[in-house]
Amino acid sequence: MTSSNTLLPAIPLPHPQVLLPNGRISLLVSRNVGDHLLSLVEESSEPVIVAAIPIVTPPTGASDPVLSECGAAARVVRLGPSQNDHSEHPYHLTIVGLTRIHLPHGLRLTAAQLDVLTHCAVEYPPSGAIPSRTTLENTKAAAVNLLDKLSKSGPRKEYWVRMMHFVEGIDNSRIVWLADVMASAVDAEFNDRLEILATIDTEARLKVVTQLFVKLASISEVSSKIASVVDETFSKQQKEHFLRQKLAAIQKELQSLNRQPKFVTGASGNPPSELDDEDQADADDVAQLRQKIEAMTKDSEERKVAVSEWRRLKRIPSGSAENAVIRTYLEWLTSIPWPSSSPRLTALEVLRDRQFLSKARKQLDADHYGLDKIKKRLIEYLAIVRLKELAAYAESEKALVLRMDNTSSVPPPVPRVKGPILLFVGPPGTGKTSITSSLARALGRPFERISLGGVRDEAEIRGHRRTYVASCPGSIVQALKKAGRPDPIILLDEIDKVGHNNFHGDPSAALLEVLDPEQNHTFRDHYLNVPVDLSQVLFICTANSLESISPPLLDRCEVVHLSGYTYDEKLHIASRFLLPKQLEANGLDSSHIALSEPALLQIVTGYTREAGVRSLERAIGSVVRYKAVEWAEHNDQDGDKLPAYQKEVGEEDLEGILGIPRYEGEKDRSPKRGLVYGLVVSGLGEGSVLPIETCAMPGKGDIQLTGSLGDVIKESSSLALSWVKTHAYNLRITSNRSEDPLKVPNLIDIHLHLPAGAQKKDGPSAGIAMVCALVSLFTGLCVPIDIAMTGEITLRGRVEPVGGIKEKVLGAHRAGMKKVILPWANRKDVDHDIPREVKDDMQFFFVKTVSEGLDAAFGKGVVPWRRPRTDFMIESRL
Ligand SMILES: Nc1ncnc2c1ncn2[C@@H]1O[C@H](COP(=O)(O)OP(=O)(O)OP(=O)(O)O)[C@@H](O)[C@H]1O
Repeated sequence: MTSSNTLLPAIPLPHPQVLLPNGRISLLVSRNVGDHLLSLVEESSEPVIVAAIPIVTPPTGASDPVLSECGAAARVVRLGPSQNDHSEHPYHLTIVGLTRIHLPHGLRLTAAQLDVLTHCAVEYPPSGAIPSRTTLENTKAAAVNLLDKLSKSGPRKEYWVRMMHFVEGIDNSRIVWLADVMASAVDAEFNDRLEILATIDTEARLKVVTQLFVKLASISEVSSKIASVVDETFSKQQKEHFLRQKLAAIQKELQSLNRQPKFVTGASGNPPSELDDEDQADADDVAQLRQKIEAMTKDSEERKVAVSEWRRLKRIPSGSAENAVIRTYLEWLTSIPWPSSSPRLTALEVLRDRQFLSKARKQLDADHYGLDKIKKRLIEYLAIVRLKELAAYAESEKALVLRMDNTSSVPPPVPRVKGPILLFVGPPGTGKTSITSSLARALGRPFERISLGGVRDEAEIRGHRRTYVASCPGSIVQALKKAGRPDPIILLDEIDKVGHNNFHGDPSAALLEVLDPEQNHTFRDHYLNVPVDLSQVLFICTANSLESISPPLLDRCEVVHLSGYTYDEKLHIASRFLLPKQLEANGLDSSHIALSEPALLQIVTGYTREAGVRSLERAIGSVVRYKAVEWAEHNDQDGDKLPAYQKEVGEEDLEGILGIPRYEGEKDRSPKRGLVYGLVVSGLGEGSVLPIETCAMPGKGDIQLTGSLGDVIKESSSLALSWVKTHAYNLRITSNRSEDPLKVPNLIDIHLHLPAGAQKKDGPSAGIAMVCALVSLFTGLCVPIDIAMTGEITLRGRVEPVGGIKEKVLGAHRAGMKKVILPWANRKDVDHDIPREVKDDMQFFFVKTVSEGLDAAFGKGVVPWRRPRTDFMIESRL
């Protein structure tokens, strides 16, 4: 297929230039090349023919240039001095392409040889068969189409118009010629031109050219489309985006052209996937956004904002940072369940059910044991919510009928129910969170939990303003979005641990707005900046203690106390709820484990001592896991070697599974001089006993206090000491009224210590216990170890009421105390709050005065009073 073999002077064309037959190129050449060509021109009467060879890869520092194996024989039409004849390239050469050539041996040159005229052997390949008529016509049509597009946009419109008219009238026999001429004239890329140059077969070449024309036409179309939306007032940044978009369009076109029809692959070389189609995904998202905006209630504020943001979005080029910000905002705005646009039917159907309250009661009972007070309060709450919602809905339906008569398009107002905000307060693990989720189930509403523990920044609740990078709405709006309905139950967990006023704002003040039924129908999230109606949301808060909750916040809530469980309740909870839950979690069932009641009791008393049931659940979990391993090993053994699997877990097995009981040591405590058990409530709302230890040592008549004591408890200790000193003679501690028991008979110091020194302790309630401890120390009498006490004392010897009685009594019961000394005024707390089984299990002494307290602690008549006491009878009547 080759023809004659000739030697031609080689002219390497600077990258990315390609000379096609019938094309024209001007370039600067070196002195050596120019001089040689000049001598050839002078010597010959014929036109000088050269081989114009494209450089595929230009030379870099280390590598030589790579030249194409094909090129064009070209006629030198002009050779003259360049503008700057002192440069390295003093000649200006113009050549016109004649025909395709092929270099059978290739041409290898170093970078330096590019400036030296070398000769190369070339062949003139025959052009092959005449192209089919269809191909010719396709090429012509593509050319006309391209010229049409070019004539509508960009520079040189006139030129393209004239060319188009010329091409329209051209004969099929000249299409092959036209293909080369046009490929040279249009703005094609290097690779495209090289491919056209290298494709010898005319039919194939025309197809390549046609594809090129189609591609360029669509690029031109995309460009003109983009150009039409580009405002003349583009900022520099916008221009950059415009160019990027152009680039993206070009790349897309190139991708679609380069895609092999037979072996279509995805981005990763795998078969095509919808994940690769980014543009389609983008278009889908935008369409969805539009649909959601259209679905928003007409004339609502959120819709107005959404529409104006949508318009802004359309003006800003996609791919820009601003565009992404607006889209994220719109996605948030449209994904919130706006009360006006959300159907309330599901909630109403649940409420309309005549069995609603009894079903709710059943649900609460099925999920939780005990908690009667809370359940009662929740049922009251549900009854009120139901009454109000149904009444409000009937009103709104009436309004709707009226509006339909007036044919107004504005929807009726959404009924608003202002319910109380419940605040569950109690120690950890007492079921505050879980009972709220069962309330949500009873109401048939979504349940969302917002954990406020450690929230220091107001923005976490209210959101960041949109001006911040990566800003997003606050937790309230996020919960609303997750719930997908405007009337979820939102649990504000650990409200006592939310931060107070600091330089990030005041998160508890932000909660005020959320929880205030008067304000929360127009809650304004900083990010959304549109009023969000929270009036249908049922907020329930939980806290471990009330102390750290800000008073205004507390004022908005109705407090419901949970004070921890008795042993009996824990046993029920363990067997009915925790054990089945752990069995299910560990892939077993009741046929695999039987935990005997004594074993459960041992776990409850020996391994856990908490108000709630979390550690109990963990301990049961450990037992279940232990048995699960045993069961699995048993199953994996060979049939005959199978060791017997024991499904019963008895009290005696527990030590092997859970280790030595944590609280057993305390069972063998013995009474000691100067030691008395007081009662405390920890910061987590958990009651427990607290030993008060005293000892005497040689000294200077001082009292030393240790154990992280706060100011109030320190004052209590000096009060107790003063009382004991005042009554030392009557108590037969001293033999003379004027003697100080710290100085006579010996000069001593007293050390009063409250163990668990790392925990801060404060409050006045240890007064009575301190007096007993000091009396025990001075008299040598001991207080029995099963007595615990609490009560504030006054200088006159009165015992004043204290708080947290339920927690303290339950704590004492857990610690195995049998008698509790309490202030007289706290009788009602014991009557109301203490469960029957605890009351039956313990003895209560209610005392009005310190001396009554001493009798109760040491036993009647044990303390050796000198004469009848009159302290509680003398009352000032001033
Ligand atoms: N009365 C009960 N009946 C059945 N299960 C209970 C009961 N009380 C608590 N539980 C279980 O104890 C676990 C802990 O309860 P939950 O998480 O509600 O405690 P909480 O009071 O919210 O604690 P925290 O104050 O630490 O948040 C849950 O698995 C719950 O189901």
